[in-house]
Amino acid sequence: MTIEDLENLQAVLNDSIDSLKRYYTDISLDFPSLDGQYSADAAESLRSDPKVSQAILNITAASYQLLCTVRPPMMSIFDAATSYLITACLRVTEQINAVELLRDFGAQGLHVNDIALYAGMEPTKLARVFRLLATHHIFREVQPNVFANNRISSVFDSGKDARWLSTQPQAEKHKGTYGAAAFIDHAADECCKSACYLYETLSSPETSHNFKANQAALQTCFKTDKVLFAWLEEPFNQRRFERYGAAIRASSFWNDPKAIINGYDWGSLTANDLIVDVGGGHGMPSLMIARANAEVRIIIQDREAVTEQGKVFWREVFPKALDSGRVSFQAHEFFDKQPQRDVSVFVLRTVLHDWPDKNCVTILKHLRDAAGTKTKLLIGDWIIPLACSEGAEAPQILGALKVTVPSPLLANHGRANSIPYALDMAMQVILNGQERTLAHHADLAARGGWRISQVNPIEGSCFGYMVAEPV
Ligand SMILES: C[S@@+](CC[C@H](N)C(=O)[O-])C[C@H]1O[C@@H](n2cnc3c(N)ncnc32)[C@H](O)[C@@H]1O
Repeated sequence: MTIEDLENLQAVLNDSIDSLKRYYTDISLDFPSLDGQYSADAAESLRSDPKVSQAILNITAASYQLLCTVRPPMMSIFDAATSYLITACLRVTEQINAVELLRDFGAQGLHVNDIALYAGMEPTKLARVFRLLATHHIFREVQPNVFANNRISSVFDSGKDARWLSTQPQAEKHKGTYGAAAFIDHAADECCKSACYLYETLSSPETSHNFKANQAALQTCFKTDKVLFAWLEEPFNQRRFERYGAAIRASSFWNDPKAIINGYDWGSLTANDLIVDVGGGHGMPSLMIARANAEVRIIIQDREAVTEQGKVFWREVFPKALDSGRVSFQAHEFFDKQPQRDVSVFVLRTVLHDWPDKNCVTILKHLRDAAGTKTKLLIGDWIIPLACSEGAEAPQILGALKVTVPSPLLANHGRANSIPYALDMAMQVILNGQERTLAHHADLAARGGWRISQVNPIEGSCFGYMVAEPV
C-alpha cells in the first residue's frame, strides 16, 4: 500500500529528527540554520559525527523519496530534465564572485542592480539567475530583487575581497583556498559541457564500446584526441589547468578532509617510514597526514606541472614541512616504473576512479613491483553500493560496512548518496573512468597484484579507505 509507504517514510523522518534533536540538545547547541553563514563551528562539525550523519542520511533519503512519491511524475521529469540550469546559474554566480560581494552586506543582502553593476551584466537577467538558485536554497531573496548569502552559498566563499578579485587573474581566487569555488567551475565547465555529448559518445560506433581514456565524451565535445590531463596542460587551457588542481583540493570535502586520518593507522609510522602519495595532486590528503603525524616522511608524486603548483600551495599552508625536507614533491608519471623503494605506504586517493580498468591495473602493477613484503597500499575511493540489495554477492572483507537501511528507502539511501553516482558519470564523460563497488575494487586490486585486507569506511558516506597487501 502506497499510503503505508508514505507513513513509513514519515516515521523515518520523525525518528531521525528526534535523534538530531537529542544529539544537539545534549550539548546545548541548535542545529545549523540554512539562513546563517557557513562556519566550521561546533554545530557544523557535529554533522560528521557518525550518529548524526546517519540521521541526516535517513532524513535526506526519506524526504526525496517522499517528494518523488507524492508529486505528479511529470513534475519529477521536468525537474530532472532542467536540472542542468542549476549548474549553469551556479557557474555564473561563481564567475562573478557573487558570494564574496554579498559577504559584506550580511543578512540584509544587496539589490540585484548593484550586483549587476559590479558584474557588468544586465540586472533583470541576473535576478533570474539568483532567483532560480534561491528557489533551490542556494542564496536567499530577502526582499524583491535583493539577494543575500545563506549557509549553502557561503560554502564557496574564497574569503577574498570581491573588488580586489575583479582586478586579478582568475587563478588568484583559488590560491591558498581549499578549492570549493574552483570545483564548481570545473564541474560546470568541462564536466558539464562534456556530459552534453554523452549520448553521442555512447551511440557512435567509434566510441561506444571502447574504454580508452582519450575517447570519452570530453573528446567529442572539445574536439581533441588528448587525455584530460594532457589537454588541460595545453597553452589555451591555462585557466582551466590552474583551476583543476584547486578543484581537486576540494574533493577532500566530499567527506570530512580529516577522514583520511582514520583511514589508516598513521600513528604506527615513525621517521623511518616513507609514504608515497601517488598522483597526489597538490597533496591535500598528505597535508592531513603530515599534520596528524609530525615525523613520517612523505613524497607527493604527480605530473611535473602539477607538482610545481603543489609546492606553491604547501608554501602557503605548511612551509615548515617543505623546508625541513620531511615532505617533498616528485615529478613522476604513474604509468612508468615506480622509482621509490622501501616505501611503508603507497597512497592512491581518487586516482583509480579517473581511469578505465586496464589503466588502473598498470598503475597497480608498477606499485606492486616496487613494494616490499611489508609495504601497504591505501586506496581511497568511493565504494558504491548498488541501488538494490547486494545479498550474498557483497565480498566479505574486514571492516566492510553492512548498512541496514530502513524500509522503504532504497538500499543505497537513494538521493542521500547520489553524489558518487554523479561523480561516476563525470568520470565516464571526462576520462572513461568510473566509481566502483567493493567487489570491483577487490578484483582490480587482485589483477594488479594486491589483496584488499581491510576496509576503513567513513560513517554516513560511501567513501572509504581500503588497505591492501602485496600478493
Ligand atoms: C583526482 S586527482 C587526485 C589527487 C589527490 N590524490 C587527491 O586525492 O587530492 C588525480 C591526480 O592524478 C594526477 N595524474 C593524472 N595523470 C597522471 C600521470 N600519468 N602520472 C601521475 N599523476 C597523474 C592528476 O594530475 C591529479 O592530480
